[in-house]
Amino acid sequence: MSSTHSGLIRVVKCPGDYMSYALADKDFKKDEIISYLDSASYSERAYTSVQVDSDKHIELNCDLVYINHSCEPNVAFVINGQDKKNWFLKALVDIKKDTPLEFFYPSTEWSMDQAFDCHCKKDNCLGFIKGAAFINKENLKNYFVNQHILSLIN
Ligand SMILES: C[S@@+](CC[C@H](N)C(=O)[O-])C[C@H]1O[C@@H](n2cnc3c(N)ncnc32)[C@H](O)[C@@H]1O
Repeated sequence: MSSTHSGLIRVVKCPGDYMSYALADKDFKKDEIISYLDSASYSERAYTSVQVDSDKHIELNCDLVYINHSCEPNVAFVINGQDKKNWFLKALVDIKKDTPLEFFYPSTEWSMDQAFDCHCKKDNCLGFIKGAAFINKENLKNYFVNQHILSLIN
């Protein structure tokens, strides 16, 4: 597949299962919208999908799918309601070109299709990542989390 976000995001393809990742292809400022999720389409839950409501999932159908999880994320998928015009990826901090882009998967995912042992190596790494349903509520308070996940918690 040719690049879908040229000048914004670059994908680094690596050998081995699930080892590829996405980098910033330019500097981004905190709170900057990096991309709207224009190419998204509703789908089944999968390791590639993003949850947009208590029981709805989308495929991104673009290079944004290569954004890995981190327990100290620098970007977030923001899902405001069910109109995809209000779905976007934004920078949570200032990001320098060539920095890996990483979001906190439980910020969109309640119970993931494919859990994994996190390799983010951050001091606050939560270890096994399976979705927000499996994280202590107190831990979740430290993160940006979308409304559909907050509703499922309460
Ligand atoms: C949507 S894919 C992200 C792109 C993926 N790295 C690839 O090469 O296709 C999600 C999968 O990537 C892997 N992954 C993402 N973030 C990870 C992390 N912090 N630690 C370990 N594996 C991770 C997991 O296998 C996860 O199910």
